[in-house]
Amino acid sequence: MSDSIQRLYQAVIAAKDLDPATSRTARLFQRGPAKMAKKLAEEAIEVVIDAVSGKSDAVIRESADLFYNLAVLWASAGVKPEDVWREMERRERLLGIAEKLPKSPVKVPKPAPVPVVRRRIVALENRLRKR
Ligand SMILES: N=c1c2ncn([C@@H]3O[C@H](COP(=O)(O)OP(=O)(O)OP(=O)(O)O)[C@@H](O)[C@H]3O)c2ncn1[C@@H]1O[C@H](COP(=O)(O)O)[C@@H](O)[C@H]1O
Repeated sequence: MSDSIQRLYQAVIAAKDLDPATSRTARLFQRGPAKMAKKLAEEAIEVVIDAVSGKSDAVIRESADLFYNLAVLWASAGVKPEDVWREMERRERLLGIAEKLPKSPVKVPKPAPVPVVRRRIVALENRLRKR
């Protein structure tokens, strides 16, 4: 998958300076990051709606649009795909380490409650000691 996204990203970089009249990518660069972000958000919502509706084919198509609009926004923000892969690999290593840690914090057994009688004896002993 990363090869496909890498090729898509390179195509976006190659298209960003083309004629906006004929290139969607160039048009998005002309309109700027806010428009790119709006398109990306729209595509994300379209993926969500189609997934909830169980329309797998539509999810596939909209996901391709989502990746395209994400690649455009990356290019605009100066982010390269390898920057994202590096972060994902860092998290994978971290998660790998985390998987070796106990799932829940070590449970320290609560001390048994001091029986009421014992507390009364201690109180009496303290009172006698003060006389
Ligand atoms: N991979 C894509 C790609 N995926 C999706 N899209 C565009 O994104 C649109 C999907 O978003 P929308 O559904 O919102 O589009 P829309 O319904 O036309 O609505 P509007 O955004 O126009 O309002 C598609 O109709 C495509 O026009 C893409 N446009 C271009 N590419 C690639 O980008 C490179 C540069 O192409 P140009 O931008 O055409 O120069 C080429 O390699 C292309 O293959």
